Amino acid sequence: MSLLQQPLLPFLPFVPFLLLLTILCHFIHRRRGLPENDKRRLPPGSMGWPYIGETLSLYTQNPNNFFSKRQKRHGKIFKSHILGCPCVMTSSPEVAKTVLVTQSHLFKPTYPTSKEMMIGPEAVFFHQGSYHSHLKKLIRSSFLPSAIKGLVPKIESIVLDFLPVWEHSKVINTLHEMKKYSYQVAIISVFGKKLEVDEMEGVKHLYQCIEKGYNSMPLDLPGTPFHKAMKARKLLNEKLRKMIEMRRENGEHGGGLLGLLLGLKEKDQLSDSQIADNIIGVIFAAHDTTASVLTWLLKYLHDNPHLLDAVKMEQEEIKCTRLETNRGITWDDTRRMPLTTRVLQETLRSASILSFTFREAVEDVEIDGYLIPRGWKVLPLFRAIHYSSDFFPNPDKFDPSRFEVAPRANTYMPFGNGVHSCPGSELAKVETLILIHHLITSYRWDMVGDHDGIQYVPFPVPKQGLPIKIHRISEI
Ligand code: HEM
Repeated sequence: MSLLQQPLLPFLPFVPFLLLLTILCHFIHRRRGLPENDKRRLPPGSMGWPYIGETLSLYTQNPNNFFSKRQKRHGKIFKSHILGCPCVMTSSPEVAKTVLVTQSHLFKPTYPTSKEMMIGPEAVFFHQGSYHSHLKKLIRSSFLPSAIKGLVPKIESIVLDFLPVWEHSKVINTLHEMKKYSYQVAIISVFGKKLEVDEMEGVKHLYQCIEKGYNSMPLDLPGTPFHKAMKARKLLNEKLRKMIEMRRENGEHGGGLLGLLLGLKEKDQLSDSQIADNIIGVIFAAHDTTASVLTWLLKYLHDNPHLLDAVKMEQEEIKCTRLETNRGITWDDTRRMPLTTRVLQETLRSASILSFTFREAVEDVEIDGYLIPRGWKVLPLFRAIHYSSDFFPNPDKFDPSRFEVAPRANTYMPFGNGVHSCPGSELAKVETLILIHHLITSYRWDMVGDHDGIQYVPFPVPKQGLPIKIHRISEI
């Protein structure tokens, strides 16, 4: 889930605003710096320009270049100054593990208040301690393989509805279409069923408004994307409250995550606002991430025809068995796709759609002989670790065979690590495999226009959302 990502070029028009923001943040956070007479050792690195730090440098170039330059100069742990906050970045798997897993109680998740307001302050992402672990247990249990197995036929039927629409469109924007797909899957996993068409469209529209505002400047003035997003958030909250009320009145908790949260025993119960914030948050976390990964997957398969052929062969075997027994795809089928699964693993590494995450030291912490002062941000750099040739030889090559052997512990973190790691990883995998099964066995796709280049929206995705044309191929 990305609540804080790094859009690059789209930031340029906002540079003056960014400067103002960093100056403001500087004053807010000034108290949190290291006192001048404190001689403990901070990690090496540059704090950049006064006030601005290295913000512009990070936000106006490929993050890989920013990280690798500093890693070469300073090693795997270095300090910097981003968006008005002093921070420590690390591409060391061991340090990342300390921050995210073994000493996670010393590093709290940290997000701008505007983003918390938009998702809902009581959502799981923003908390730690007992409230977080209670919620996380519930969300996790709703997305365990045993809970999502039953969703397979519903996910398949969503795929089978989309494919003919794509086939009959002149060109599709892959990212947009994958967002529609992953949104529908998120809805059924959260509500246990499809919503009525009107409701589905209404909720989708509100999400689109939130999404636009989420990555815009937090200017709450009439007409700004941020203002519209906050309005949409309010409406979405009202809609959800009504759904909760109806389910309670009917005495039926219903299925999905919502059903689970409504059916809790008294001692575990959550308030309606806690439920609403978490339902909104999970749908938000579930769909953009998965859609970006699916978009990359289609691109990587297209760019590597030998892999496309091999994956197709694997999937055709499963299709033959399905047709012989006249059935749809099953959970067990998705467990019999070793090559497709490795292609997905490599896609998650290569795309590294969450380049890093943010934590904040709740007290002075010493790691690897360096001091991380209280209030400083700490950024485990997932992307830099995924692109380290120490752990992934020839990292720029798309090579699924590297996953024939399990990666070294704590070096592969597309779904994060530790207490805040992603509870939706199995759902994301299964919805990807089901879509690929039907797409690759019945269709082929061609790129339309220039498809090289990366855009940050805010996740890295192929330029212009990867426009493609889909054609049906003859049945096997
Ligand atoms: C390929 C798709 C996905 C990717 C790459 C992804 C990645 C991540 C990552 C890296 C984190 C950890 C963030 C951090 O440590 O700060 C995370 C957290 C989270 N993800 Fe996902 N995610 C994906 C799909 C999903 C789906 C389908 C769901 C739906 C259940 C979901 C729900 C969440 C939630 C609720 C959290 C917050 C957990 C917490 O704070 O304890 N994600 N995700």
